[in-house]
Amino acid sequence: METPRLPPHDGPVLSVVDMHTGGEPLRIITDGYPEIRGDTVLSKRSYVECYLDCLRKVLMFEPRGHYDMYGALLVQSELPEADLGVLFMHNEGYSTMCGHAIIALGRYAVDYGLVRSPRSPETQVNIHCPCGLVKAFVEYSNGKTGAVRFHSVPAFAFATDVKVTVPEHGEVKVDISYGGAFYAFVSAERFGLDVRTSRPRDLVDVATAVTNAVKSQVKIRHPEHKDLSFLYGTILTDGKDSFSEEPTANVCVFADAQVDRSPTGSGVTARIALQHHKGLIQFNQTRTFKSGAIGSVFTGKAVQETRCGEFRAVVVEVRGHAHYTGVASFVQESDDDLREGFLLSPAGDNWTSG
Ligand SMILES: O=C(O)[C@H]1NCC[C@@H]1O
Repeated sequence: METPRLPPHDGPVLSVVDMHTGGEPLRIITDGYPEIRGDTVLSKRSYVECYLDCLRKVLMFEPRGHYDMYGALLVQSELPEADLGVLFMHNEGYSTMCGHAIIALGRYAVDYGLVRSPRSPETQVNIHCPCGLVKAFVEYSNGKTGAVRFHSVPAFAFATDVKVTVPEHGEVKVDISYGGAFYAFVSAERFGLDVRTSRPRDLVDVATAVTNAVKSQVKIRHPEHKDLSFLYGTILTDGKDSFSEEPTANVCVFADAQVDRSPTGSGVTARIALQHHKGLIQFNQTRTFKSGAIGSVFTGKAVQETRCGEFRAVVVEVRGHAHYTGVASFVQESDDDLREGFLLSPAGDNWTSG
């Protein structure tokens, strides 16, 4: 088959492979970025933030992306044991961990030959994220990749029952936990809402108000690096934290009021660390987590005890499925006033339509 002809354009062509994990998009950027400087994956994250942010907007924003688009930029890792390094991007900037992306990238790395000699029944792919090394285990048989499970960086409960004042809601108690990124957790019931049935706009507004309150009233600190020391978002839950065979639902609102369609891999990691800290789940008890937005599922379990600085931590395993949706080459024309991208806020009455 002939390679499709590129349309008229000026400047670089950005090539991507698009996937989704439990409905959450992942745009894997495979070509077109200039050299990304920095000795470490974390310093490369600062470099793209400072010097190449216009490319994030081109690929994440409309008309090539949308408000809730998510991207992964493959970079060189400084760790000899890493198969690849990655930077994550969204509607506001660059995150430090992304579980749904790891699930997609695990498949991508095997399918696109980033790991040599894949093995059945599982191939290990070491992915160096800004938060550290994450180990993905990709089901592989008869030349085909399948489900992916991953072991994340040490996850820990940072603070529980923290009181913050949320405008229009008064004093609210939240838990703050780390799963490669920090999240605030609170039951949607506290606001008279339900993560599965309430209007998305109401859930997003409440979660955003909680995020803003925590950001302004609580000092978040990661023991190992100041670049990891920030609140990424708020996860509203159905409050079902004690272990049960029944799935528990949550909705994650992160970055600039961006909504995760999936159950959130780093959120599941942080939530299990919190549940384990509270004695609500034991090692190797597998819990199912459901996205309140579209009902897609991940499973998760705490598999090992560890430490992160002064915190008692756990290694969490998360498992899910990713699928390919396409490949694309994006271009810009210099006379296009909208070439750099724009965003329209999508908050709506229903999660899905059509
Ligand atoms: O699965 C995750 O961890 C991510 N999904 C979007 C927000 C988080 O980075």
